Amino acid sequence: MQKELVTAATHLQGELMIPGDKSISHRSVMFGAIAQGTSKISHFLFSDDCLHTISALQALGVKIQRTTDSVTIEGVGFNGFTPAKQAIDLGNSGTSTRLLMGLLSKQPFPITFSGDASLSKRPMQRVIAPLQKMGATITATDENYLPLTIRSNHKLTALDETIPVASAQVKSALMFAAMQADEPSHLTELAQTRDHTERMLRKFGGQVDITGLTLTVPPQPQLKAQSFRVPGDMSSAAFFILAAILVSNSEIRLKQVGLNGTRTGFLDVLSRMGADIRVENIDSDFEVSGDLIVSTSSLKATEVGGTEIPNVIDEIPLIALAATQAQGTTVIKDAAELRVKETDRIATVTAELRKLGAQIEEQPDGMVITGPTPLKAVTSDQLDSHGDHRIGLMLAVAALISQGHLTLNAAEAINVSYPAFFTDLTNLLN
Ligand SMILES: O=C(O)C1=C[C@@H](OP(=O)(O)O)[C@@H](O)[C@H](O)C1
Ligand SMILES: C=C(OP(=O)(O)O)C(=O)O
Repeated sequence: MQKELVTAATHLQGELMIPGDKSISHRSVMFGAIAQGTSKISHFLFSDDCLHTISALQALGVKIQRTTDSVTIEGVGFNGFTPAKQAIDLGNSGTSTRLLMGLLSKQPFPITFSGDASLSKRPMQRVIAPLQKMGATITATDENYLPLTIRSNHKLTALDETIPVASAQVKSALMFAAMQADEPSHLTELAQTRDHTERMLRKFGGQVDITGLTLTVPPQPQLKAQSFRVPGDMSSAAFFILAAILVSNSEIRLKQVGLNGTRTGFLDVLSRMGADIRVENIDSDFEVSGDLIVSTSSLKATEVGGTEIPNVIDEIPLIALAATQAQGTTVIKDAAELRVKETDRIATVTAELRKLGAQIEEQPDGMVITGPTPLKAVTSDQLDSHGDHRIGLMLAVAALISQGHLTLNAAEAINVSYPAFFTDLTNLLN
């Protein structure tokens, strides 16, 4: 689908309730499925990715019902799943695939996962290898890719491992397997990654001990159903945060956004760059949330790398866009993980921002961007999401400060994480 983008916006104003967090929504139905009792999750994100997690669990016999804003899940415990009639299609969703691999690595029947063209190119060996050490048998295309089959398995042994990639998806997959192992497992991270699985495990009555970067996950007693509200997604809020900073005469309030400290790196980076962002109405449940008030600001260059990367991993396309408007040269490094997301995001961000005249150089592990550069179409090529939601959404924000007429190819990709984006944007533009 082609979408005409709004260019040369004059201001953004008003308030917005950001849709539910994608990472927390995925996990809420997974925990709901393995708990005992009925969980009710409100402000759930009904985006393509999370709908794939729901349909996967439904295919395995879990009863999940949807209302306008919430889902109810009738838990079946670890042992109540039933065989799916066919391969389970996980669409575009890396989180669904990797977390469900761990969760389903001890089922007495085989389970096959497939995905779209992008997901079928993403590496799964990072989860397969440690799960096999625990006793699972997984046969994957070229030992690394979808389609893959988790063979029938009756026993998992505990794992003591340093996880070789700083990835919350790998950590969470191993935590779900560790919950079903014979002894406590010890999992050490290279750097802190988002900790939603740890928080939700405790919320559902389970146990995890955390010392520095090491998690100890014992076999879990029966988890208990819970009901809660999913906070707004910081990674979705990020598009409007940057839009309000860049578009002149803007001030917006984003309500009840998740402020978990493993997700707020984007706010730290923007604050370093000189952005005006305030936090109000903090609410501390098992996940912290609050309102963000963001105003037009002028930016200066910064450096982003090292252990900060996992905390901003999905916001790096936006940091690159911010850097095109900042005074000086911004360096983004240690971010080679971007090459194995929905697209190679180093390549796609560089190619697309160049179409708007940005001064941006691709590096093996990041990008170097010099600003400020006024944006306008410098090639006759249309902008392209390349089928990657975060690239499409970043380009819609770039368009707001660009001159001329811009169209986005493959705009439907945004439905993966933010189906209401263009409606929400229209509300803030009026
Ligand atoms: O655990 C999660 O929910 C996610 C973790 C990140 O991936 P990695 O852990 O693979 O870096 C992130 O990019 C993805 O959007 C969601
Ligand atoms: C990388 C992402 O998601 P996933 O890995 O779940 O496909 C993302 O949402 O940017």
